[in-house]
Amino acid sequence: MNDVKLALLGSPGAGKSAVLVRFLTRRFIGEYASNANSLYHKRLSVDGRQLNLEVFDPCSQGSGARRVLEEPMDWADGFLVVYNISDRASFSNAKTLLRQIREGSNGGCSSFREVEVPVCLVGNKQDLCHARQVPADEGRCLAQENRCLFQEVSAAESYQDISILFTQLIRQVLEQLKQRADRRRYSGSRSMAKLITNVFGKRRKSV
Ligand SMILES: Nc1nc2c(ncn2[C@@H]2O[C@H](COP(=O)(O)OP(=O)(O)OP(=O)(O)O)[C@@H](O)[C@H]2O)c(=O)[nH]1
Repeated sequence: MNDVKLALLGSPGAGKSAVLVRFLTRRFIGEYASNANSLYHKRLSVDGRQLNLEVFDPCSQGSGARRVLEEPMDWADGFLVVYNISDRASFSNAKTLLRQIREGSNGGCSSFREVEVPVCLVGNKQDLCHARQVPADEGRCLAQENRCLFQEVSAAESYQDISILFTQLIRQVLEQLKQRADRRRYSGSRSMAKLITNVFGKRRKSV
């Protein structure tokens, strides 16, 4: 069974816990404790494959984003970066977080990744469109620039979009985990071939 580890990042109050709880329970609960890191577990099935999902919901990433990011960067297989469409500052913070994730993916952080980590940019509180400060196109553009998925959602009003975006992200993570395992198997068999050649010498073709 696959283990899939995701981390939620974003400004305080962007709705990270609301988005996650909506996905896990299909419910919207108005208020969430925000003074502690939380790790959620759920067993689920995606495309017929059983998996253990773990989601890390750290207790807010305002200005000290870099410090908060270091741990999840080493740990997570994928990220959801959440902003509030009615709060431009949360969008600016999402930009910074995406840049930091991409720098980390390219070896700028402590962990080196050969391929880019899957990321989804989430514009939450879509129900507050009367107070919108970030046009959907701007979110889409930012996602394209950072090669990530994008979805506007309302944790308060809808389960469907949130479920779709988690499923898409999990699919990308599963694909990457499979590629990583294939690469490990391939390099393992190459080292074995090398060892055999070293021990027994190369066979010469007879003429
Ligand atoms: N209108 C509206 N309010 C929302 C939505 N999602 C979350 N909220 C509200 O926004 C506030 C913050 O939500 P949280 O889920 O605690 O936000 P958070 O990003 O986890 O916040 P921290 O734990 O402080 O980092 C709460 O009052 C939620 O009820 C949404 O989709 N629409």
